[in-house]
Amino acid sequence: MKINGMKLVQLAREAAKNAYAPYSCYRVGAVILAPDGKMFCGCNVENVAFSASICAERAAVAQAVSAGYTEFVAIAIAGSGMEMAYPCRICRQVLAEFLRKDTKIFCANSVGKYEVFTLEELLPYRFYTGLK
Ligand SMILES: O=c1ccn([C@H]2C[C@H](O)[C@@H](CO)O2)c(=O)[nH]1
Ligand SMILES: [Zn+2]
Repeated sequence: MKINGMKLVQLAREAAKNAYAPYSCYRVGAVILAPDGKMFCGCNVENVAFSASICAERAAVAQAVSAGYTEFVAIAIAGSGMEMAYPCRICRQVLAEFLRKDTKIFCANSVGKYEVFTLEELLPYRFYTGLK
């Protein structure tokens, strides 16, 4: 399947508009792509108890799994700053549960610039993985 990184990043930037981020003021959007082309989006949802906050990536995964999807070929993450949005350690572990070895991870900034990684590059010493 041909993966359009620019389009995924654009959709992640759109998803970031719905972020609830009054504490960090850092808005993040994520879009995850299933093998059949279906996409699910998420945004960060913060809480005054900061550790109860949910990242955009995990929100997108929860949307997808809730709809019956557990395998993905790409994910795009876009943050509201000029630096790329790299998934936090908890999100890397959650992604390890569902991503394939060759799943592309697009880390983007607010103007659509992005870098592409695999999960093995972001989580080299994973302690548990569902990687196929
Ligand atoms: O890849 C990332 C990085 C950060 N955040 C969120 C978590 C928190 O709400 C805010 C600041 O870290 O950004 C994400 O959603 N995804
Ligand atoms: Zn995270």
